[in-house]
Amino acid sequence: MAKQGMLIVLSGPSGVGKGTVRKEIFDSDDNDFQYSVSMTTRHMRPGEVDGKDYYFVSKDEFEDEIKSGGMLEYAKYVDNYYGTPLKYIKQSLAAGKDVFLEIEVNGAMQVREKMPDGVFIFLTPPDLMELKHRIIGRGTDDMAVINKRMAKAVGEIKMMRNYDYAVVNDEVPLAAERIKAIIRSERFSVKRVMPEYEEMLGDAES
Ligand SMILES: Nc1ncnc2c1ncn2[C@@H]1O[C@H](COP(=O)(O)OP(=O)(O)OP(=O)(O)O)[C@@H](O)[C@H]1O
Ligand SMILES: Nc1nc2c(ncn2[C@@H]2O[C@H](COP(=O)(O)O)[C@@H](O)[C@H]2O)c(=O)[nH]1
Repeated sequence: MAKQGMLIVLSGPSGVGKGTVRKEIFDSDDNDFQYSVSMTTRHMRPGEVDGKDYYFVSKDEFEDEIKSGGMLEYAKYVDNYYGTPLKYIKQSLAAGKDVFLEIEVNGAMQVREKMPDGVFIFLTPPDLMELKHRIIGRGTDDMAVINKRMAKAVGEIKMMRNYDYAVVNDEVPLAAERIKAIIRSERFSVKRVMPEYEEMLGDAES
């Protein structure tokens, strides 16, 4: 039986730098993860590409996917749906590939219920002022949306306790290295290595 891939879930409040740190990880030479492209009903931002940054769909299309059981998880976040298509995850893990999800906290907790063997990493800002500076500095959202995102941030950061690891995104290269170190060590955790040995030793038991 092929070895299952590992599911890596990165969460954190909006604007903390998940996308930036993920890009740093994926741009590095030793990257061998598959990125799970999410589906969303939010409008496309300048520079975003359909099928690369997100699958941009209508509300009806998203709700049809939910009804047909096509989503691993989904959440409503600041007036829009966001979710992880299940098919790609299943195929990649079954092929032994490690899959990287970048999602908000409610969706991450749904994944944790369904796939407890995943690695759950929470990216934190150095402080709340810095978080606000980053969302404003990104220049993608108007003040009303920024305020809604900031209002959710405190509750989201409290959810950190439900994760396996917390990584501070003070500097992008450092945060990326910390996450890569976590993933490297997770590959050697007994709970991942043991099943191979159980399979191998199963027949040899006397
Ligand atoms: N360590 C850092 N120091 C300073 N600025 C940063 C850092 N990490 C990211 N940023 C900046 O913060 C802004 C938000 O980053 P990014 O879009 O990656 O956040 P995000 O967590 O993916 O947000 P969202 O969840 O809303 O998609 C960007 O302008 C990015 O360049
Ligand atoms: N539960 C899910 N959350 C997701 C998914 N894809 C992205 N997100 C999160 O939504 C917010 C807002 O994203 P933005 O692109 O509009 O800034 C952010 O926290 C993302 O991480 C998903 O598939 N499921």
